[in-house]
Amino acid sequence: MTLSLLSMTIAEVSQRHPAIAEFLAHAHAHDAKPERSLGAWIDTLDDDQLGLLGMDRGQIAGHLDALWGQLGELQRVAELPLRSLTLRGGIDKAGRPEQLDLTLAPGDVVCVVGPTGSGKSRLLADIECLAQGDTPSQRSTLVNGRSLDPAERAAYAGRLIAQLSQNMNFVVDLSVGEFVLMHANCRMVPRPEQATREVIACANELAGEQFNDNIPLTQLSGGQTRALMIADTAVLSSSPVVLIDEIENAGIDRRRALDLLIAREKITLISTHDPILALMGDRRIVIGSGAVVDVIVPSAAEKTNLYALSRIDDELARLRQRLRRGERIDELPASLMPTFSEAHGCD
Ligand SMILES: Nc1ncnc2c1ncn2[C@@H]1O[C@H](COP(=O)(O)OP(=O)(O)OP(=O)(O)O)[C@@H](O)[C@H]1O
Repeated sequence: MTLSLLSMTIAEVSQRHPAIAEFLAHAHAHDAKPERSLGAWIDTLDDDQLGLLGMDRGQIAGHLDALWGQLGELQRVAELPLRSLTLRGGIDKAGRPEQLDLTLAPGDVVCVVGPTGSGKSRLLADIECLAQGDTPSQRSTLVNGRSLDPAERAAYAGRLIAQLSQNMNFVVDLSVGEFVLMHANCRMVPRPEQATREVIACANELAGEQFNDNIPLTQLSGGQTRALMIADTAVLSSSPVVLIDEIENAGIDRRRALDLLIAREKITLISTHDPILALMGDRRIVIGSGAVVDVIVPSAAEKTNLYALSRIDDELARLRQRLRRGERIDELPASLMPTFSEAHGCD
């Protein structure tokens, strides 16, 4: 066990490390003297207390040391300031070279579009594993302009990158609040209860249907689950890169979801077939036959069209609500009605 950890007080260690705090609470260490050093506390444990913990002094010290080491690793990764993520081309499905050299910075939102089976998920998977020319696409990634050695890659993959996949089903027997609090504790965020409230409030801003922290996770709808995961990623995760595989049809407020991630300075990549979402990105990567074939910056006309499409989308959302309430849709809003010439195929 490191000397510095042994000499820290029980109160100090507990404040800095939720998992150690939980262990010490279980061992009733605070009942003794919170201002006592960890080393002194371990020395004073009698046989009964050691029996209750099921460990000898050396094992307790080793256990606390291992927990403390995890904090160090989380902090090291959190402290790595991600200034850029670069994607370098590999090959397409036919083995032809891919012309790609794209650098992304914090706050960038990039949409990934392309036909079914073209390789959108492959691109996200390459980023998720911080590929170094060793995946089917042979792409490589650079972090802050340089490639990673195997040890760095192992340490950073999964920490730099958070992925929200298409399929998310909960099987745990926990309420929403308990689940998010558990995650907050795992992430060692300073005020886990407050962070939990923030995640649930954010998720409710994104979700079409509201939910509270008492509801069992398994009762969340697909849209509510997506909203919760996006809010959780934005608020709790220190990962600076977020990969999202399809959020359309999930009944969540896509603009707010993106704004939440942008506000946290995340690099966000979203694979999508949804025209509204596709136009919301700063850039749009087009994939064909396994390779990036274009990187498009939305034009001013596209931004205007995005506004028009969003209004149509709002109308459709209202119609959806009316249908849910059991209403009939005998009349459409004027904005959705074809003009006379459109309806009759006139120029
Ligand atoms: N450059 C490549 N070289 C070899 N195989 C590739 C390449 N790109 C993609 N693939 C493979 O092609 C298959 C389809 O790719 P992927 O699942 O990424 O498509 P997609 O665009 O996400 O499809 P969907 O829209 O249906 O989700 C996968 O097996 C993937 O590994």
